[in-house]
Formats: sequence, C-alpha cells, structure tokens
Amino acid sequence: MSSGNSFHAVKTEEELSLYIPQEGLVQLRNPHINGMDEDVLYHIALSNKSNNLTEMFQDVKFVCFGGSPTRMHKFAEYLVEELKIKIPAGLTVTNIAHGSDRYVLYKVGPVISVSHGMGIPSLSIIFHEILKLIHHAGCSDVIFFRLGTSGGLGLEPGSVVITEESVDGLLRPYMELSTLGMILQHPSKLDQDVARDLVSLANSEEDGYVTIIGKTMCTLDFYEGQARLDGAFCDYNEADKMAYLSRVHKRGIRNIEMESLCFAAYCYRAGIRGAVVCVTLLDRLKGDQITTPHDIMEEWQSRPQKLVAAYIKRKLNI
Ligand SMILES: O=P(O)(O)O[C@@H]1C[C@H](O)[C@@H](CO)O1
Ligand SMILES: O=c1cc[nH]c(=O)[nH]1
Repeated sequence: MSSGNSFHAVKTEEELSLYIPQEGLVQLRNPHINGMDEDVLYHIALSNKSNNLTEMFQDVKFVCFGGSPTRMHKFAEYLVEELKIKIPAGLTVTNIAHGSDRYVLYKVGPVISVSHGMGIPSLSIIFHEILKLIHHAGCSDVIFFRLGTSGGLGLEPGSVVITEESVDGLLRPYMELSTLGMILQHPSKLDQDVARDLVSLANSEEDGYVTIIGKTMCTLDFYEGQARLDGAFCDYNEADKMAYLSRVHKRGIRNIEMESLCFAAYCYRAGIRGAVVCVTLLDRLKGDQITTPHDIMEEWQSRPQKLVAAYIKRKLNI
C-alpha cells in the first residue's frame, strides 16, 4: 500500500498483480485466519470447529447472493426443481443459518443461495463470512453471482442488466473503504467471460424482455444517492436530477443499485470469478416511485434467477 498522505492510500501495481483469478482451492488473502483455533462465522451461526464445514459444503461450486431472504428462499426452491435435487417428500429447503436472524443461507446441490440485505455494509459482512466458509470447507473453482433489482436508465422496466463494470456515485471504478484511518481504494472489476456467457444464454425475442451487458452505478443510498426527488430530504430540483442522470446514462451506465461495487471489488480481490445480474424495476429517466403491482414485480425478480440457473445447468451439463 502506498500512502500519499496520512488519510489516503492506493494499491501498488505489485499488490494489484496478485489479483488474478484463483484456480483450484479457494484461498484467503489473510495470514491470520489459519493460525486461529476456531473461526466463528457469527452472522450465519456456523464455525469451523462446531460444524463439519467440509462435509457440509465442500462440493459447492456456485454462490448466489441476493438482497431479500424470501427471494433467496424461492431461488433455492427453484433450483431444487431445475437441478432435479431429491429432498424428502413434504419437506422444503432448510435455512442453514437459522441460528442467526441476520441472513438466510440454503444449499441446493453445489449451489449456495444466500441473502445479503441492503447496501454495501450488509453485503460486505456476508461476503467475508461466505468466503471464509468456502475456504474452510475446502471448496475449489467457485463462481459468485449477485441476483438483484435496480433502477434502469433508458430501459423498459423488467429488462435485465449484466454488469460490465461497477462504478460509485462519482463514476469511479473502485470501492473506497476506510481502514486503519486511511481510505483504501479497491478496484471493482468483474469477470467479462462470465458476463458474456450469461448474455449468450438470453434470447430477447423468446424471453419477451431484453438482457444486456452495461455499466452499473452503485450508490450508498436509495434516495438522494440515486438522485430521487421523493425522499424525506431533497436539496436539488428536477432539472438538477435530470442533468445528473443524463450524464450518467451518457457514460454507459444502464442501471443503479446499492451492492455491486463491493461485490465486484471483493470478487476481484479474492480472485473469485463473479457476475452481477439485476432486473430493472423502473426507468429512472421517467420517474422515481416504484408502483408496479406485486405479481408483476415477482415475475421480474425471477428473471436474473432464470438466467443464472441456466448458466449453472450449462456448467453442470444438465
Ligand atoms: O438485491 P436487491 O434487490 O436487494 O438490491 C437492490 C439494492 C438495494 O439493496 C435494494 C433497494 O430497494 O434493492
Ligand atoms: O431504483 C432502484 C430500484 C431498486 N434498487 C435500487 O437500488 N434502486
């Protein structure tokens, strides 16, 4: 790390050159973990001493994250059908993280479906614990996905955006994290091959909606951070909002959400191949409020799930 002044540090070229995709076993870039007697994964109520993580998770090849616990439960149930996994009649998938009420975590064959809550701080915590979980379990060659919702820019609501690159509200392609009194910048690059493979599985004519690759803006807030006029506070007018969103759109940003920057930065830092697939719930160039009926919204939210399930099936030759 090189520190230009006492509050700001950027990664050196040498440090960045370590960020190559990992082949084989999932490694942690933290020398302290392997020296610990026990590692408690507090927010998912698991530990490498109290649970046989190898027996429980070693076959995991895909981890799918999404904001809402209900969505990730439904995705797990959908995977049971799609991957033709046998579970005893009358039973449903079990929340393995039931000892904590922070997140839900399901395992369906080689897939983990886990909720991440809203925003970067919540995503960051579960990302750390999932990465440690699959490391302790001895997993290899794992791919991560975020299946989410977003506000679109210039797209028909219900369109699906696969993130090419994630940028912050200032359009910078890295996540800033305050560490030891300094601001560290973590580049937010995503795996372009996974994005291309995903988009090749979509067929706009058959699907009835478009699936595109585009840049995603990730903000720290849903209201002012995303230039909405309908929050409890607002110090700008409609013209200011439209000038900002038009500028963002001209820079290739196709959707706005609240987790992709951290997800991309941590995947890159961990050497894990990752993709972000989000449906758009509205066109932010036309409005702020989300008024679509619940049943339509449910169907829209299943679109990233269908695409990622198709990718997983292709990889598993199902
Ligand atoms: O994956 P989800 O749908 O939870 O992500 C977006 C970004 C925020 O967390 C949330 C705001 O409504 O939706
Ligand atoms: O406008 C939107 C919709 C979903 N999620 C967001 O972060 N923004």
